[in-house]
Amino acid sequence: MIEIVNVSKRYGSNTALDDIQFTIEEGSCYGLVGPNGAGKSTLIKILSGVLQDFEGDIMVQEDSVAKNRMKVKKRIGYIPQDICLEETLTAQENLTYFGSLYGLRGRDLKRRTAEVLDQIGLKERGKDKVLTFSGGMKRRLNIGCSLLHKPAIIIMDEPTVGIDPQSRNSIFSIINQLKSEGSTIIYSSHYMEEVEHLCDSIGLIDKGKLIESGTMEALLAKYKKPSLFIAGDQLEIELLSRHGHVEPKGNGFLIESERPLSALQDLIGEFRKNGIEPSRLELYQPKLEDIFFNLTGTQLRDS
Ligand SMILES: Nc1ncnc2c1ncn2[C@@H]1O[C@H](COP(=O)(O)OP(=O)(O)OP(=O)(O)O)[C@@H](O)[C@H]1O
Repeated sequence: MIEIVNVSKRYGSNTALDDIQFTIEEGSCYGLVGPNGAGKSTLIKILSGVLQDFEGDIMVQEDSVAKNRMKVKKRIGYIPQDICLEETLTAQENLTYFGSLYGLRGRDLKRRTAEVLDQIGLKERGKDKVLTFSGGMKRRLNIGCSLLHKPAIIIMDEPTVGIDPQSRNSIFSIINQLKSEGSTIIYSSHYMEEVEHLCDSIGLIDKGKLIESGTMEALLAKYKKPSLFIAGDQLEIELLSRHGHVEPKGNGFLIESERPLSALQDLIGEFRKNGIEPSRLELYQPKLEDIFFNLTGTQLRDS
C-alpha cells in the first residue's frame, strides 16, 4: 500500500499542494485527475523521489520516501511529462543507458533491453535513431526507459499528451499488460475519458487540494443522479421541469429524476400531445466529468 500522509508543497507564496492525504492499494491503477496547474506533477515528483523539499510523508509499504528515498526509488518507474531521451542515440542505446543507471549490467541489461523494446512495440526500430521517431514512438520509448528494472510501481505523468490515437491505444495496451502483471500504476491525466477507461480508483485534485478519492464505482455511486438527456428545438424549460430539476448540458438539457424511466414515458406522452419532436431523448449515465463539475463547478478541459 502507498500512503500519502499530509503532504504539502509551497513554491514561495504559491501553495501547490495543501495537506493531501489518501492511500493507493497495491496492484491497482490509480488515476490522479485535475486541471492544468492543479498540483498533479508536483505530487508525482514527490511520490517518485524527484522532489525532496516538501512537508508530510509518503509511505511505500513500510518505507518512508522522506527518510528512505533511494530505497523507495528502486521500486519505482517514473515517466515524466516531458520526454527525456537522447535523440542522437538509437532506441536500444537509450534503453541500455537508462538500464545501466538502474544498475543493470552485461547479459541482464541486454536481455531486459530486448524485452522492453518488444513490450513497447519498437522491436523493429531498435537500431534507429530517436530523432527519426514520431511523437508517439518517443512517448513509448520514454515509458520503456522506466521499465528496465521491472519496478513494482509505475508512475506516469500525462503520458498521452499531444499524440495520435494509434499511439495512445498502444500506450493503453502497455498499461493493460503492466496491470495484468500486478504492477501498481499511478496515472496522472486531465483527460477524464482515459482515466475512466483505465483506472480502478481515482483522486480528484483541484487548486492543490484533494477534493475526492475512492474507487471509480464508489464515486459514481455516491454522486450518481439518475437523469435524462434531451435535445431539440421547441423545448420549453417549464414543461421539462415538471419532471425534475433541469440543468443545461451541451446542446440540450439534463433532467434529474428519481424515476427516470417513468419521466421518460411521461415526456414522450407530452411531446406527442404537443407535436414536439426532440432530436435526442435518452437515459443518461453520469461520468467522471460530471462528478468533477458537481464538486468544483468547473469543466476539466483544455479550452
Ligand atoms: N518549479 C516550480 N516553481 C514555481 N511554481 C511551480 C513550479 N512547479 C509548479 N509550480 C506551480 O505549482 C502549481 C501546481 O503545478 P503542477 O505542475 O504540479 O500542476 P499539474 O496539475 O501537474 O498541471 P499540468 O498538467 O499543467 O502540469 C501551479 O500553480 C504551478 O504554477
